Amino acid sequence: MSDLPPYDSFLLVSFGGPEGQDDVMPFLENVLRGKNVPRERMLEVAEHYAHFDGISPINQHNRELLAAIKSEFEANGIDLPVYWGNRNWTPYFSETLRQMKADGCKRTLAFFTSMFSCYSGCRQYREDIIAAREEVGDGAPIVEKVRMGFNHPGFVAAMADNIQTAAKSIDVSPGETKVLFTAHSIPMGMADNCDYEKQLRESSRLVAEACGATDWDLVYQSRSGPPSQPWLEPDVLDAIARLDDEQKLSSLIVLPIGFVSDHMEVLFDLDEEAAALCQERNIKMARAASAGTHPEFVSMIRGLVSERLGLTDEKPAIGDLGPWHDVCPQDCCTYTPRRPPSPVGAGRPNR
Ligand SMILES: C=CC1=C(C)c2cc3[nH]c(cc4nc(cc5[nH]c(cc1n2)c(C)c5CCC(=O)O)C(CCC(=O)O)=C4C)c(C)c3C=C
Ligand SMILES: [Fe+2]
Ligand SMILES: [Fe+2]
Repeated sequence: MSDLPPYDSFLLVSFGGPEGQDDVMPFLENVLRGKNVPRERMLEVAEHYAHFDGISPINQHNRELLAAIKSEFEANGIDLPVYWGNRNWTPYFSETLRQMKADGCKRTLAFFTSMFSCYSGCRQYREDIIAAREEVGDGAPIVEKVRMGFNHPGFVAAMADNIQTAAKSIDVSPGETKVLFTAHSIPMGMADNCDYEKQLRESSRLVAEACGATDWDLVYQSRSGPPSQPWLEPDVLDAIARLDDEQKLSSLIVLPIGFVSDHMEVLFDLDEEAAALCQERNIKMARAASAGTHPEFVSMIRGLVSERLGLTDEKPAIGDLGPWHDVCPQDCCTYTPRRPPSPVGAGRPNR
């Protein structure tokens, strides 16, 4: 018998985004604190946000997702109040945990809006939550994350459905067009210590299989490191140009499988930059929607919560990797930045 209190609440754990021009720089400073990202890149991203009056849609998406989860819980007899907290913008985790404590919550199940494991999407959130619990002090609720859903049949079905819809919009079938799955690029020092690439490749393969796409690749977007630091490649724009040079693309579907909502990185990197490149090269492009509030995705979240509540013995997962762990191992998703090579002759020789 465990001494822990029963689960009494649900927490949506996310990234946060600016809600106006004045929020943009403080938001980016939050995002980039402790990260090796050149100031020019920060200013470049600030400019992307300016295209949309400094308003990232991510907060509104999370409000909508939270409302959909609440309805899904109610429709399925799950009686848990739902909360939402962010890493980089209000409501910050500490604000939400303080509210939860005031409401009497003792132990909560958390869904992170990251479908793939890496430092940013797993360990960093867990560290943020530990820090927020310390800030709130005694009586702050215990937070436990549900397992990663990258190979859950609900996520795969939602993604496959969104590819079908995109394909229809350009009058092709998924089997007769190139499909690119995109995810946030990460530094190799981060990729080395997690299963990000492995999960992304498996999820993309499963989605492709489910919608009948046969010609697909996994590519990356939104790289933010200095040129000296290796990040996951290829970049989506380089991949489009190369594929078109090599095999003359007539059509293309791009699915941001690595993101759960169509936030700024999707709107700018894909709907502006990739779309402009495709137009220049006469490629008929459709951008498939991310998971958003797709009913299969929302039902997956309810399923992951039900498992932890002990309402079912089943842990649905398709493909080769099986259900991901419920509790992260000690060394899960650590990040050791790779040092750039030092200039020849600089410093003391190693002895
Ligand atoms: C070292 C790695 C990363 C840097 C630097 C980085 C900069 C950066 N990111 C955003 C905006 C977003 N990033 C999001 C997700 C995300 N970011 C990274 C890594 C770095 N980002 C990863 C691995 C991920 C995926 C996992 C995750 O946390 O979701 C998102 C989406 C968040 C969501 O909940 O959907 C946004 C938005 C900016 C503006 C930025 C600065 C240059
Ligand atoms: Fe990011
Ligand atoms: Fe992890």
